[in-house]
Amino acid sequence: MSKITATYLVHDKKENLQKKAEGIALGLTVGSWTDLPQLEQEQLKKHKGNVEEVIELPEDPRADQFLGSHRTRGLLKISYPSANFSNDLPAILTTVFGKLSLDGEIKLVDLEFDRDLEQHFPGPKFGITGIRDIIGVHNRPLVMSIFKGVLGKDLSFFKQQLYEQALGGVDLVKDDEILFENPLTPFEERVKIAKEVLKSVHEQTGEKTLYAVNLTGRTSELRDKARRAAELGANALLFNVLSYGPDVLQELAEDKEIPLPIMAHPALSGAIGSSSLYGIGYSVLLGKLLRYAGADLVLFPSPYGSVALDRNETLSIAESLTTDRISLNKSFPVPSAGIHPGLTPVLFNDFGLDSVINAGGGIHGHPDGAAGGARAFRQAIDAVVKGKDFESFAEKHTELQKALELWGGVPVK
Ligand SMILES: CCCC(=O)/C(O)=C/OP(=O)(O)O
Ligand SMILES: [Mg+2]
Repeated sequence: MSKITATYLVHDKKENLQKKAEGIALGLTVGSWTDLPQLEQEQLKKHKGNVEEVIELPEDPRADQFLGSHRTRGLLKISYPSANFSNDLPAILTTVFGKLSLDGEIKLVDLEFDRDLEQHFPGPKFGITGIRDIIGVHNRPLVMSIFKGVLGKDLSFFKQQLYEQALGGVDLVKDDEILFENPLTPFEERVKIAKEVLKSVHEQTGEKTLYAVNLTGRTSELRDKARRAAELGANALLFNVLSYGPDVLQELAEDKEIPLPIMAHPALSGAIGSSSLYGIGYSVLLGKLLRYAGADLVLFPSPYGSVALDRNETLSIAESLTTDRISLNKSFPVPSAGIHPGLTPVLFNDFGLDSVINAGGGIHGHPDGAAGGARAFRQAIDAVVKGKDFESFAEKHTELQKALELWGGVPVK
């Protein structure tokens, strides 16, 4: 029988863990069980939630201090029959963590779809392989840059900044997530200019660049706007998925008239995933949910930047995006926020070849401008992929050397 299995992290009294798990399994499904007549039990068996496992974890003194009493930490693994919900993410999330999310210290830290359920989700249309095929780069991490300072500026500023980023050799350029429809740089105009600029750069450098235009506006407008962007020659979309919801992402990813890679931005995720006691774990929120919904690339704060996440959390996000245990295309992990070329060795060490190194300030803040910043990242990636000594390599590569002089380097421990 098809099912979904949720894992919850709870902080409760030791003697309550098993009882809590049974209360959830019944409370979120058939309500009560042992006092039901035999016939009714038979009828309801296919709807009953099951406690799969209860694991006691080492204590967390910080949680005890915060909660003002000693609590036992535990993982409760509970499965829910697919007969209880329709095969869509809103139904699944409401089933496994709807009312329960309001019930005290409980955090949803994993979701396991079985194969039957998994087939109802598109997953990434392109994924890592498809994006590499589009760009024509297969043997190194990709580099992405981010427009900065576009708000209040016109299309000539946009055009020049795009040209410099692409000319320097980034593989992708994304809008900043805070750039919405506006009279100075309208969505359709950005798409049209980008097509022209990136064609010109390709003619000069032979390299292909994707530009992820920010798909914004009311939910009811998104589908037509994305289709229009594709008609105008867009080659990627940026999407603030958590401001809309994963099901909206899935609608876009499944749409045959939107043949574009979709890049999911983590805006708003901190409001849902940052507590160790409540909410949804990042490996679900920025990992499995977005992969199932069809994100081709997923941005998340790296462990080293300006809004850093715990390193293990970021590794669990990347694992959810790329694990073979999920039979869908893999989503590109995109560690981000406060990234500069000197972080390339640790990012490569953490996230490997199939990752996208993403920077805004770390590109535009380079002494030689955006093109210099892009070149510095390409040189940094060249060094780590070839296993060269990073500092010595930089001595022979001007743009990387200047980046290290400005921002320093972070050695792999
Ligand atoms: C985690 C998302 C990163 C992002 O949106 C952004 O704009 C980063 O900019 P920088 O920190 O690289 O300047
Ligand atoms: Mg941003």
